[in-house]
Amino acid sequence: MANTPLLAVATLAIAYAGYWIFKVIAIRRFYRNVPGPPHTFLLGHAKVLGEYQAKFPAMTSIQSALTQMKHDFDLPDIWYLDLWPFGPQIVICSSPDSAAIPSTINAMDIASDVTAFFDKNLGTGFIEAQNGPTWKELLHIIAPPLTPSATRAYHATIVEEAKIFHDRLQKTALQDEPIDIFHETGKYAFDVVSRVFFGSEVRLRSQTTYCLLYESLLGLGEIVGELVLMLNPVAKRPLIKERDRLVAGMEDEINKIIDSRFAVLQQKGSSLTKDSATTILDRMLLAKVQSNQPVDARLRRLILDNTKGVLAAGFGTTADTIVWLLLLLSHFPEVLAKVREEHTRVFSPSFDETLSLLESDPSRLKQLEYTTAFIYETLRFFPVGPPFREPPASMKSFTYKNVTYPVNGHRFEILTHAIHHDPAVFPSPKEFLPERHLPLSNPPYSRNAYRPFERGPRACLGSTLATEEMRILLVMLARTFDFEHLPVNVPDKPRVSHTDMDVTMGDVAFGVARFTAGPRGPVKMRVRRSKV
Ligand code: HEM
Repeated sequence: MANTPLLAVATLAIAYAGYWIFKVIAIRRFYRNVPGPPHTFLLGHAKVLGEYQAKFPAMTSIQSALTQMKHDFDLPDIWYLDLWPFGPQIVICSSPDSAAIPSTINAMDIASDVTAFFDKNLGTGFIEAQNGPTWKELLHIIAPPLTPSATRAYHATIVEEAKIFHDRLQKTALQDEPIDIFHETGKYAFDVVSRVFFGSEVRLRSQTTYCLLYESLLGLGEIVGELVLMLNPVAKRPLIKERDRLVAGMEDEINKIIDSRFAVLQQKGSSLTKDSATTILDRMLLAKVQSNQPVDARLRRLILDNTKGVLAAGFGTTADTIVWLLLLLSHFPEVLAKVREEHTRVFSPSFDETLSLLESDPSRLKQLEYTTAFIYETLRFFPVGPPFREPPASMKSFTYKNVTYPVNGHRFEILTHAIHHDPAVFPSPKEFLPERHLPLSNPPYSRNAYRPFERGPRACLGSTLATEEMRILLVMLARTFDFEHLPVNVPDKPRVSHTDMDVTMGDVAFGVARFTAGPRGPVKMRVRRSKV
């Protein structure tokens, strides 16, 4: 009798161990019959992924390693990645046709891992973390101010901010000292998206808030990237503390903005309508203003999370892409010459005249075929990261090109980076060739091939705004300045076979993990006044 508790504990322990042994065997056996890179019983694909991550500079986003694995192991359109128990089990779609399965053919939900990723930083109320009715509710509020026609109304704002950026660079050019260009592009992209979100009135009255939000989002992006790649829970602790401090500071400031804006809107009362509420913040507050009710806890949480989320989504990705654009202008003089020629032809040789034409006739931006192709090619090389999708619980398998693939609790990942670097999709993918996107109205690749803003119902809401920001900025900067990148760690030969961009621009060629894959900072550049 004295041994009964001991026996019960031992039986439980054996049953528990048996359960785990059975689970490990079942999980690992699954990968015997599906395509994928080399797999081990103990570590699944974590071993090969670790080996591939080691080929790149520290903190490189996982998408580069996965693309290289696809090249080296000649992996097919659809393959599997077993990161259990360290991470999710994934079906990887690495061709244009297979990428359509989770995005446009099935329009799958955002994966729960993505929602979990946003927890405690941007917040799970952020539209990109949501599915179902809350996503739809947010879509109806956030999408209208970002449609192509609504974006036209921001032209003057964007030109104004681009001029401020231009004038800041003028001062830098006089000093001839290298600068961290990311900080400059970051301010521009943040200024634009914060005006779209809050409206110009709020931003102009809250310089301190704006700086705090900007600096906090920058810090948060770095911390989030480190946390994703870090396994040691003890080493994570100080980072988590700093993350929580940054988030609390941001939320305090956003709460102040919500309260003061709500008070202003309440004074307008019933005169505030769907048409007059043009900013995202005003649209989020509209129903409460109209019904004369206070901002309740649920709405406040949604506003907090979507303020952090839209500002981060809107400024980080755009600022990163502008950095890549300037890096490429610095390293590819023949591209720079064509961009400049087009700006002179479509606008004017004179900067002042160009500026006034941008203000009076922004429709000329549509004629910038080569400049737009240059932006597209930059986004082909440097996509922001792989979208994750969750199959519906009812989906047990799917068929692709007459082969049936089991789903078995896996997520879907669209490996945009591999598609964009696939020679079967984009011939000579290592070459930086804006011309490959021409004519823009009918480019020579399938519509599922090029997906920097993703496709389907969960595609980027800010793609038009971002493209306009980049086009306008290029018109304002490309002829005034010469950008000289000062690269770090330039190897003699390429580190990997899918790209040789590192031989040109050094370590920065491999995007680092933050909220999205961006250029490795600091990106040192010397900015001089151009002699053209
Ligand atoms: C070059 C700039 C940009 C790039 C490359 C980019 C790329 C993307 C991609 C690939 C997604 C899909 C993510 C996924 O499915 O997991 C996305 C979603 C999103 N983007 Fe962008 N984006 C850019 C700029 C912007 C801007 C300027 C804004 C807002 C002002 C914005 C707002 C959003 C939002 C709200 C979503 C979530 C949509 C949803 O879940 O329904 N983005 N973006």
